[in-house]
Amino acid sequence: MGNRSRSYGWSASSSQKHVWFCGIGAFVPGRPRPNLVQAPPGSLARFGLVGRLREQRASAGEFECASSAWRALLAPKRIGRKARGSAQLPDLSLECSVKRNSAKREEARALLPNIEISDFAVFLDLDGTLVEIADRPDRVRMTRSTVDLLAVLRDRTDNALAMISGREIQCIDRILRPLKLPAAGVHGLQRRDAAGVLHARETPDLGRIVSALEQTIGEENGIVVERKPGAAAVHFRQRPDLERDCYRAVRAVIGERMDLHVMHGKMVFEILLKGGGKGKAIEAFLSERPFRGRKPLFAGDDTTDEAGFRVINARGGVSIKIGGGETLAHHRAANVSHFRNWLSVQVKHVNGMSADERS
Ligand SMILES: O=P(O)(O)OC[C@H]1O[C@H](O[C@H]2O[C@H](CO)[C@@H](O)[C@H](O)[C@H]2O)[C@H](O)[C@@H](O)[C@@H]1O
Repeated sequence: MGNRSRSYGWSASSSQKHVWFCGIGAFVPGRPRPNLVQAPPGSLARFGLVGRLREQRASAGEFECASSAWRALLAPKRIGRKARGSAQLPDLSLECSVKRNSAKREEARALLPNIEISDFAVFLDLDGTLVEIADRPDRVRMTRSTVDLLAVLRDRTDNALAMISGREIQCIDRILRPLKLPAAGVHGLQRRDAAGVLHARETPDLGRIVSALEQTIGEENGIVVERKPGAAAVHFRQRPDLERDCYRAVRAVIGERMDLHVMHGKMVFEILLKGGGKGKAIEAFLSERPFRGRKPLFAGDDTTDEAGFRVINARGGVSIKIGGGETLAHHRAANVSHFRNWLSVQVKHVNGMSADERS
């Protein structure tokens, strides 16, 4: 699981703008599952890029699309029998994953490896990996048991544990309190090493960009604009219908700025200073103690984690994708709790024995 041939779903890169869909099913609008497409079990859905059609039989009867750009495709057509639609998509990447039935989930669960975690340098993403996704960034809470688990993991790995997140480091610390771990923040634009030294590029003030965004697509629309050093994130989770408007606003405020780029994460467009990336941050940690010389492991859930998986795979490490969607990762956890359970089992296993067996 986890390699391209076995993952369900597809993604389109920014250069592949024409996407078409044809299928059987009914679109279910509204929250909390705005991107859910239901189809009778056994019915056939086809979706893919022109010339690269993929077919999926709906065994569980549900298709879940990670991007609401799909919704824009589906909604106007009110999908009925053999409905067909086509559209010009904005310049962004899409992911569509199929909700699999429980038998398939069991298969994915079996595919997480048992490892000697004490030999590893462990890198973990935060949102969607250690904590469940919330409707707003400020509503995320880490459970006490997860904080405790991370503390034990840090001890087991002799401090070779780092957070690799899109959030700024201050915010990571707040969520993990009282733990303070080595961390890469804002998708690698900031990094705090194991000695507590902060490595951060000088970042231009994006205040004007943030203000312009707040004015055009402000909070009153249910859009959350998050201000980070060297970055600004436009969250449309509460208003997926405004995805295109958000994208247009983001493009407009960037204008001709060559030092910035846009990343499409989970229900968010992030404007970022170029030059970061989770892969680079992991590389930097791996060149330093206590990470150096250890086998690396990285777990993440989002498209922005793929750069990290690439680095981990190149070094023969363990890469784990949380949830659906195409990925470079070699292993997959079905969801946050599946991953946390697996991690706590690994943490208790030292030298092939569980903590219970040793006592
Ligand atoms: O790299 P990560 O640690 O996974 O951080 C990625 C982004 O996470 C946050 O946004 C996401 O989580 C929110 C809370 O669950 C959710 O409301 C939002 O839709 C997600 O995109 C965070 O706010 C961003 O700054 C991070 O880049």
